[in-house]
Amino acid sequence: MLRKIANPARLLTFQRTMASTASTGPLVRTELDSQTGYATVILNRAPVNSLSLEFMAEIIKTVDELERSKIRGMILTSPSSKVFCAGLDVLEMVNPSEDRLRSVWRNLQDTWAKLYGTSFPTVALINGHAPAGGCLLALTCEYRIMCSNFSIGLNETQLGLAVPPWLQKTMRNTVGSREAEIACIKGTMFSSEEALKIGLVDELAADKGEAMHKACNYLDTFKNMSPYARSATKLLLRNKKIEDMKRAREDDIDRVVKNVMNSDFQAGLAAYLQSLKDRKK
Ligand SMILES: CCCCC/C=C\C/C=C\C/C=C/C(=O)SCCNC(=O)CCNC(=O)[C@H](O)C(C)(C)COP(=O)(O)OP(=O)(O)OC[C@H]1O[C@@H](n2cnc3c(N)ncnc32)[C@H](O)[C@@H]1OP(=O)(O)O
Repeated sequence: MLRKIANPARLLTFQRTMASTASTGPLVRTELDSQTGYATVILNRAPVNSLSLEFMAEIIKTVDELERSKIRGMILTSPSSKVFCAGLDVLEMVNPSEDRLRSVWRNLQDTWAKLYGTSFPTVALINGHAPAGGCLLALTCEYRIMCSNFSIGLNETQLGLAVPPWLQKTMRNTVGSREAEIACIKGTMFSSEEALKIGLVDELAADKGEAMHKACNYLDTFKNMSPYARSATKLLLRNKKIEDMKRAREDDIDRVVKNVMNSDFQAGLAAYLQSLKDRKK
C-alpha cells in the first residue's frame, strides 16, 4: 500500500493515457506529496512491468516532467505484490524488426541515463522480483530498499544476452568489482537477504509500508541541504558514466542487434519462453 497522505487535496496525480497497453490506467502514475515535495512513481504495466518501447518512453517522459516540477525526491515502485519489474519485455526480442529493436535499445539506454542522472534524490522501493532490467531500474536509484522474500540480479547471461558495459559499470559501482564480475558473468539472482549482504540493496523491509517509511527517511536526510550542492555532487559523480554510454551508444546498439538477430539466440529465447510457461504447470 502506498503511504497515506495527510491531506488528500495535496495529492496531485499526473495521468497520461497510453496507447497499446494491457494495464488498467496509465503506464506510469505519479503521486506528488506537495508537503514534502516527494513524488512516488508507480510503474503500472501489468502483469509484471516488463519494459516495452512505449513503457520506457513513458518513464523517460515522467522523469522529464518531475525535473521540471522541481520535486525534492522520487520513490520508484510497483503496485504489484510480487514483481517490481520483470526486465525488458521478452516479446520485444522475438524476431523483432531491426528498426524497432534499435528503438527499444535506445530507449533502454535513455531510461537508464535519465534515471541515473536525476538532479533529485531517488529511492527504489523494490517490493517484488527485479530480474535484469528490473535490477537495472533499481541500480539507477541512489538508494535501494527491498522487501523480503524476493529476488534481484542481472540474469541476462542466463538468457543468452550480454550485459552492456554501462550496466556492468553501474553494478560495479554498487557492489564492487569482484562481486559485480562474478554476478554479471554467472547471471546470479540474489535473494533479498543476499542482496543486502553484498550491498546490492541498502536496507530490507518487512513490507511495503515499512519500505515507504524507510524511503522517506532517506529522502528526509536531504531536507535541510542545499539542493544545488547535492545535485551538483551527484552529477559530478555520475555524469562521466552517462557521457561514456552516449559516446558508445551506436556500437552498443549494433552489438545488441547482432546478439538478438542471431538464430541461436532466437532458438534459446523460444526455449526460455516455453520454460516460463512450463513453470506455471
Ligand atoms: C529488445 C532488445 C533486447 C536486447 C537485449 C540485449 C542485452 C540485454 C542486457 C540487459 C538489459 C536487460 C535485459 C532484460 O531485462 S531481459 C528480461 C529478463 N527478465 C526475465 O527473465 C524475467 C522472466 N520472468 C520471471 O522470472 C517471472 O515472470 C517473474 C518476474 C519472477 C514473476 O513471476 P510470477 O510467477 O509472478 O509471474 P509469471 O511468471 O506467471 O508471469 C506473468 C506473465 O508475465 C509474463 N512475463 C514475465 N516476465 C516477462 C518479461 N520479462 N517480458 C514479457 N512477459 C513477461 C509471463 O510470461 C506471464 O505471461 P502469461 O501470458 O503466461 O500469463
